Amino acid sequence: MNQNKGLFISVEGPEGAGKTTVIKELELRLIDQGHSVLLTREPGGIEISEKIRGIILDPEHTKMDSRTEALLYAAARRQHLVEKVFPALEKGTIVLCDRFIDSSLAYQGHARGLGIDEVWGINQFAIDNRLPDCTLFFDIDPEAGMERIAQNNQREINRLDLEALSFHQKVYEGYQLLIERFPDRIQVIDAKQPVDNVCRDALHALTSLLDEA
Ligand SMILES: Nc1ncnc2c1ncn2[C@@H]1O[C@H](COP(=O)(O)OP(=O)(O)OP(=O)(O)O)[C@@H](O)[C@H]1O
Ligand SMILES: Cc1cn([C@H]2C[C@H](O)[C@@H](COP(=O)(O)O)O2)c(=O)[nH]c1=O
Repeated sequence: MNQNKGLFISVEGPEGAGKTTVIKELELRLIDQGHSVLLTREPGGIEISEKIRGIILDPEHTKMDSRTEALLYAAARRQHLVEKVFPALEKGTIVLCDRFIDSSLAYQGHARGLGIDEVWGINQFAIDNRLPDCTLFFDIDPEAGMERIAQNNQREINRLDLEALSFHQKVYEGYQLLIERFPDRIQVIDAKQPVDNVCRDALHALTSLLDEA
């Protein structure tokens, strides 16, 4: 367990892995079990960070430099942590966060080619060493994830969705490097299963941490 009182859980994975769908279900199930839960997302979760999200993901911002992109994600992260995540953890809440630092390491560090260590460096300034207690990686091949998104006509297409499949394959490769690097923190969940099974496996992966909480 980390320095704060609550439990900090991030959910990661390629586009269309089912993170947003499953994390909402996880929230309900944890509340049913009597836990106090905060569901939030990155980039976003609070006003300032949602505004930064709008800038980063605007499909018209095609000129955005990769380092600018990495810094904007880190800035949104910092504000979100300070305003929302840290206070909730201090109260003993379970924080479920849809994406966190591993997205920056996989997308900007590996797929954009900035370097995982370089992106880790700028994020250390943002997170003050506060990594999640557990990260669930929703494992799906990028082709299948992008296919799910293509089938979902309610989803707004953002600037990163418009990247070539080769970019999303690099993102997936980046996540594999992170799984090797952080084996104690990152747990892999088979995200190709039906939603109920993904939820079951996600809850199972959190059992020992929840027992401690
Ligand atoms: N286990 C599943 N099986 C089949 N379809 C799924 C499953 N989970 C989610 N979906 C569908 O796939 C689409 C993408 O799901 P969702 O938005 O939850 O993914 P995501 O990981 O949050 O994506 P992104 O990071 O790109 O926003 C949605 O249409 C959703 O209904
Ligand atoms: C936190 C974070 C996110 N991204 C990317 C990943 C997705 O393409 C978008 C967020 O959209 P979603 O529908 O909420 O998944 O942003 C990134 O590249 N780097 C990050 O740090």
